[in-house]
Amino acid sequence: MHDVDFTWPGGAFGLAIDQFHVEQGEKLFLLGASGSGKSTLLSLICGIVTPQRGKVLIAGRDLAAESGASRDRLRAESIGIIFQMFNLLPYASGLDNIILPLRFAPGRRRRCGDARTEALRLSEALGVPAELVSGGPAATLSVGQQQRVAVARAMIGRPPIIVADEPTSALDASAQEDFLNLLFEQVGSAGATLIMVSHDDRLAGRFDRVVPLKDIARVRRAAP
Ligand SMILES: Nc1ncnc2c1ncn2[C@@H]1O[C@H](COP(=O)(O)OP(=O)(O)OP(=O)(O)O)[C@@H](O)[C@H]1O
Repeated sequence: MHDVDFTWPGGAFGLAIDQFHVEQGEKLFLLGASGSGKSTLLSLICGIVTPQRGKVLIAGRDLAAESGASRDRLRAESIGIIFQMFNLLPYASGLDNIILPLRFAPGRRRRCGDARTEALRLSEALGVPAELVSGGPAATLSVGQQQRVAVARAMIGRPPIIVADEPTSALDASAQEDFLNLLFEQVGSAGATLIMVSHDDRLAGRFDRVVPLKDIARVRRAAP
């Protein structure tokens, strides 16, 4: 990110980032209190929103300079996103949720060979058995299982970047540890870059770099 300035419509909250760089393969932990702008920063990194000023480069391509459709394709190919609330399709099976990103990312689809076999391999590796993931609707899975399905969906077809927004907030401490072990195993074996945001600095230990959001971004809030 270079000289980025972004304000949400309405002008109540904005972020300014002079320089921010993540190395390929790096595991980065972004730390910030609730409401400090972590999800906003991730939306900028993923091209879900574009800044009013400055550049956001993913592997050398400026997201803001692309058309909306090509930004969507670039995101689908390059970034697996684990959302704070998982954002699974509740009526689709876990398996169909895992396969879904491949529909928008032909490169990821090619890399994974048979999509269903790869989805089952990933979900087994993440501790969700085949009969559960291919059974009923995703909404009937436990929260921990939904979280693992969300990781498998982000990882399928080995996108080079994984972005995770508070992915452990719904878990207790020991389940958080298990979840991070699985996430790191998968990210490590795919050689992916991991950018995870959280307010919880207890999770930061295993990351290559820990960056408090306030060190890279200036926050602007409109006066009430
Ligand atoms: N879609 C939106 N439209 C307008 N303003 C928004 C939008 N999303 C977030 N904001 C504003 O951005 C501010 C920062 O929110 P953000 O979700 O980025 O923080 P956060 O650090 O991720 O918070 P949390 O840890 O609680 O999820 C909020 O106070 C809100 O005012």
